[in-house]
Amino acid sequence: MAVSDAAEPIIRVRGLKNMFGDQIVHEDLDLDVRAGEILGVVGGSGTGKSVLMRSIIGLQTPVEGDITVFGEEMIGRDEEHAKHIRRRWGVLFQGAALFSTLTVAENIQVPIREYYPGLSDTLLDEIAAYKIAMSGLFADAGSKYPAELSGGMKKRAGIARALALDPELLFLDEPTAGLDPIGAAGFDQLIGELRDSLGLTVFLITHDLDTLYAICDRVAVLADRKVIAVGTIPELLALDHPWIQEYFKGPRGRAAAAISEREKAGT
Ligand SMILES: Nc1ncnc2c1ncn2[C@@H]1O[C@H](COP(=O)(O)OP(=O)(O)OP(=O)(O)O)[C@@H](O)[C@H]1O
Repeated sequence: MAVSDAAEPIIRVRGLKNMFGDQIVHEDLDLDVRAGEILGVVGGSGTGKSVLMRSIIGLQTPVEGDITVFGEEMIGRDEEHAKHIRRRWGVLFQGAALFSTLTVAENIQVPIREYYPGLSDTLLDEIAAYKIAMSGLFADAGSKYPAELSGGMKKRAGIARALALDPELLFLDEPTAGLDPIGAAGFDQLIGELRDSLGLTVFLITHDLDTLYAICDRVAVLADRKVIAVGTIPELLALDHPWIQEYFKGPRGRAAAAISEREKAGT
C-alpha cells in the first residue's frame, strides 16, 4: 500500500455547504482523501455521507464550498471537461444500481461505450470478461441479468462496472450492506486486493465496523454537519466525542476490534 500524505490530496473538499429547503446537511465541511488510501466515511443515518459523495462526483451542487479532484476544481466546470475527469473514477452506488434490463456484461460496457463509442463488440466482450474475472464473479456471469444474481454477486457486478474504465479512484456507497458476514468479508478482501493491485484510492461509505478494521487506512467521521474527525482507528479512539466513543466502544465496535486483534494474531 502506498498512501501518501505529503502529496496533493486526490480529493480536497473545503467549506462545503449543502441544503435541502431549510435543512442544512453540511456546513463548513472539510475533507482530504490521500493518494492510495482507503478512506472509510462513517456517521449516523442521515448525517450526509451519500450527499457528500454525490457532491464530490457532481450529482449534487453545493450551496457553498470548493471541491477539487485530481487537483481539478469540480464545481462550475463545463460538462465536456467534467466528463474527462469523471472518466478517471468509478462509482458503486448503494444496491449496485445495475440496469435491470441489461446483462452484467452489457452493464459493464455502458461506460465504455459512452467514452469509446467505436470499439468492436468482440473487444467490448473481452473487456467485460476481464472485469468480471477481476471482480471475482464466475466466468459466465456476463450473460446473466441482475435479477439472476445474489446480492453479493450484484455488488461484484457493480464493482466490475465501476472498474470498466480503469479508474484511479473508486467511490463505494455501503458496499457490504445487506451481505452476510462471509460475503461481506470476501467483499472487503476484494476491495483491499483491488486497491493494492491497481493502486486505487478509495472513498468508502460504510456502517460496517468490520470493514473499517479490515481495510480502511483512515476513517472520517461525519457528525454535526461536518467531518468532526479523521484519522486511524486508534487516533479516533483517543477522542472523546460521544458518537465516536459509542460507535467504536459500543458492543459492535468492541466485537469488531476483538476480531481484528485475533486476525492480526493469526488465531
Ligand atoms: N434529494 C434530496 N432531497 C431532499 N433531501 C435529501 C435529498 N438527498 C438527501 N436528503 C437528505 O439529506 C440528509 C442526508 O442524506 P444522506 O443520504 O446523505 O445520509 P446518509 O448519511 O448517507 O444516511 P444513511 O447512512 O442512512 O444512508 C437526509 O436528511 C436526507 O433526507
